[in-house]
Amino acid sequence: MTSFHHAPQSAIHDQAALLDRLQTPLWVFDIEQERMHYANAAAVRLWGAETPQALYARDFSATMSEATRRRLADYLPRLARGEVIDEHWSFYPGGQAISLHCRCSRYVTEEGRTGMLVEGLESDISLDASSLRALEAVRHTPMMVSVFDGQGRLLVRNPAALAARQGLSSFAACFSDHDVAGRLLQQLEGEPRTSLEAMMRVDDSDRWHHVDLCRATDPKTGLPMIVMGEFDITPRKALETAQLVSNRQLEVVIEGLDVGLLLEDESRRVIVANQAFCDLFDIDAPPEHLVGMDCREAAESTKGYFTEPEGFVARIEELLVTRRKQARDLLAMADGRFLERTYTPLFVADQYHGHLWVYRDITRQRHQEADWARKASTDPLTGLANRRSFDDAARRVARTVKGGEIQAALLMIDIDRFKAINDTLGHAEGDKGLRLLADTLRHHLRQSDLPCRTGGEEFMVILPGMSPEEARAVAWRLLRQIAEATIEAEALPFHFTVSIGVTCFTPTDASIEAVTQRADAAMYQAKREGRNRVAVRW
Ligand SMILES: Nc1nc2c(ncn2[C@@H]2O[C@H](COP(=O)(O)OP(=O)(O)OP(=O)(O)O)[C@@H](O)[C@H]2O)c(=O)[nH]1
Repeated sequence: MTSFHHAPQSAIHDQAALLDRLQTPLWVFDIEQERMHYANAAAVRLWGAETPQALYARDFSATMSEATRRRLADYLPRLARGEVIDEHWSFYPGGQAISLHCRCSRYVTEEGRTGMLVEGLESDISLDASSLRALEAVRHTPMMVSVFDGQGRLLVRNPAALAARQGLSSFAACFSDHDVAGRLLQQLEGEPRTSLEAMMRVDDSDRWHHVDLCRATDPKTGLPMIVMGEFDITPRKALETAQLVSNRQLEVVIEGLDVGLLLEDESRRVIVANQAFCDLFDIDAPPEHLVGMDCREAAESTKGYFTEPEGFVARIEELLVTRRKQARDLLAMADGRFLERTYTPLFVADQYHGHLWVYRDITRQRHQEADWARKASTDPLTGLANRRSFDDAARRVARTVKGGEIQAALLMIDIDRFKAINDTLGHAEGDKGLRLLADTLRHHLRQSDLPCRTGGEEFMVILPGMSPEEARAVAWRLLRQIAEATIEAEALPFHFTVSIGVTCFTPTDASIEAVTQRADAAMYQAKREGRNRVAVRW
């Protein structure tokens, strides 16, 4: 909707007839209202209006660019100080380009608002239309454009440069580091142009700018001048710095890890390796020397480190073909170490970008686990298998006997009157007896037999592949060896005897309890029959 506007009335309008006779365009622009306050006939023609009233009614605020608005806002305080501002403005009345040297001075309207009285003087530089447009473009571009003479003194700058550098008028003053400016001035004596990224002074602060500099010739004086174009790259620089920081943080993390890392790209070239990786594979070079290396060749040359070299290479190929989410493998090394290797493919926006190998030396962990497993299945006093191992082994043997594959026998051994030994010689001497019995079993049985300490002074022996008759003979032999052994006690050496129950696993046994109960019954029979003897049940 067009707003109704009254044609302004003031003293200057009283002189209209006289002012209309001037060939020089003259107008008053109300900066605060963004309205034309007065225009003589020459100015009305210049502004391309039919009548003064049409010009006064024109809504300048709708068409005014932000750059012009900023420029006018900058004029206000200067005009208020009484400054006379000389500027070149371009006009296009009837499509014809005209450049005018505009002399602007303060004019206070009857309403008390600050306006500017503009006298449009004939420009001493005659420019063609394209030069005028170039000037306009330079005026409106957000890029900061400044022109200096050969000594670095400011000749002219566009509004963007003007807005950013009030008061700073030399080439050196534009740079945060004046030495840089000095070097550039020298450089431009030998080179016609140069570009750089530099810290520049803007609005009393430092900003990163991309700066293009070129040497030119002043068309007025013929002397050398320097044209400088700048634009702000501070946000990009901040991003680059953040990127550098996060890269460094990542490097610190990678180096600090005690697991070996190897990052490969999709063509199997090393992108990143760390010191821990080099240490694991005795690589006598810093990890950065590995970058760019072909991992296919490296795998071939290091496969000898593993107990299954071909399996090592084949597994890598398999993982790289399937590119599964993540895969973990245990690698046995020829030198006895165990490595856990984790493979992680790297996908970004569904695109495969290589993969990461993480190698962890788990040798100590494996030995510890093996130690715990051994302790969990061993009797600490005698070192023989304990009840738990006996149960597992007995179940295995019972299954094979049930399947008709083998026969197997079982001995239950119990020390005779052990309570009396403990009571008279002490518990520690009793322990010696238990250990002696264990040693006797260990040394006089076959490798395939399993002697176990299943209770206080109760022992079991599983004899795989043995018939009841053979087992009875073994039992008598053991019984005699135990009876003949002497225990070196502190007070005086002593002997003890055992009672042994013999039975065999049968395919009809419902459980291992059935066979152990038979052995138990046989052993009690031996006790009842006078101890120090063997009894058989099946
Ligand atoms: N020194 C020692 N004694 C143990 C251990 N475990 C069990 N005993 C003892 O073994 C003895 C078993 O005694 P009993 O079950 O009465 O039988 P025994 O005296 O051997 O008599 P018979 O079996 O009838 O010949 C008890 O005195 C227990 O304290 C052990 O680890 N060390």
